Amino acid sequence: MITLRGLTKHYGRKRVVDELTFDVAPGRVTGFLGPNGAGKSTTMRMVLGLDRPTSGEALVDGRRYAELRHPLREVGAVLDARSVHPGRDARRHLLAMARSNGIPDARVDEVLGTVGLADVAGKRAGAFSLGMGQRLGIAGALLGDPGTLLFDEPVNGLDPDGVRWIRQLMRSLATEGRTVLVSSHLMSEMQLTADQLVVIGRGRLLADAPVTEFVADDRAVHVRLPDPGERQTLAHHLTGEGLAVEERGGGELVVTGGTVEGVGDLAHALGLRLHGLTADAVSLEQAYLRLTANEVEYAAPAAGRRAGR
Ligand SMILES: Nc1ncnc2c1ncn2[C@@H]1O[C@H](COP(=O)(O)OP(=O)(O)OP(=O)(O)O)[C@@H](O)[C@H]1O
Repeated sequence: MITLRGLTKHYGRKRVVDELTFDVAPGRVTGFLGPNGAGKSTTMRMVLGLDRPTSGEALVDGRRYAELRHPLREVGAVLDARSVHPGRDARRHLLAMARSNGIPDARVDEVLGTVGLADVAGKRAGAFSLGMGQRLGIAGALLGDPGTLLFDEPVNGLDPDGVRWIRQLMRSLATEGRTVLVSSHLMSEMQLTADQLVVIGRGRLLADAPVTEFVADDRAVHVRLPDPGERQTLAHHLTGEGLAVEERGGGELVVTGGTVEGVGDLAHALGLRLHGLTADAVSLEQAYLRLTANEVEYAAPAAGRRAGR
């Protein structure tokens, strides 16, 4: 379990992480999403004790990273797959990590097998492809059999096989009951991997919800009523319930903030005649773009987004 409470980081006068409070629960994959520069890596670095919070705290199983007795056995992370010494072979790299953390040597061959590098364990890491380097980074993260794992943009630059392998690995780590936090700036990727989504923009929390709810909340409902008077009645009641209603041509109302079931039940209760009731197929990508539209640090001018806030 990862717990963030009011986590804040300033670099000079810039507030890069801003009062983040959320939990990352075990047994599921939590996607950590945000545009480039949103503060995802900085947040992960603070969880791992690599950066010191300006205020607030980041805890793993209730303790700060610095207080963990055997950090590698409690938290594993892949922040930058290229951080391996290029002259060392994969096995020696992992053996050095294991020995300095009181992990038995035998575990090295186990994790090399898990990540599919057993056959190239004697090769210099510097000669590894990006995908092999990523696997080696993951082997290091798994070495101490930790209950909590953090991956920063793990599929960047990988081929489709590598991407699929990483997805399956994350899912199986979560199924084993571990806490898995994975960052990405791509919703399309998280859609296929994550159960829960935490979205940040400019260091602030924008959403923390199960993937399913994330879409449901953002879907517009289209309802068509042939009778103008009945249309007004329904619009009046929906607005009264706090939903946004927009009138379109063809006798259609577009309702946001509600569900097909809710709008249908209300119309039924009011005895109104409907000619159509559908929900928009808003993709998670659209929901995400809408949520972060004002939070992009380096937006293209053509996108028409606000430059500052
Ligand atoms: N050591 C540092 N000194 C000053 N500014 C920094 C430092 N590290 C990060 N930043 C700034 O903090 C902001 C957040 O960076 P961070 O790398 O955490 O974002 P991110 O969400 O991980 O982005 P990306 O998806 O591009 O990796 C950026 O504006 C970045 O330039």
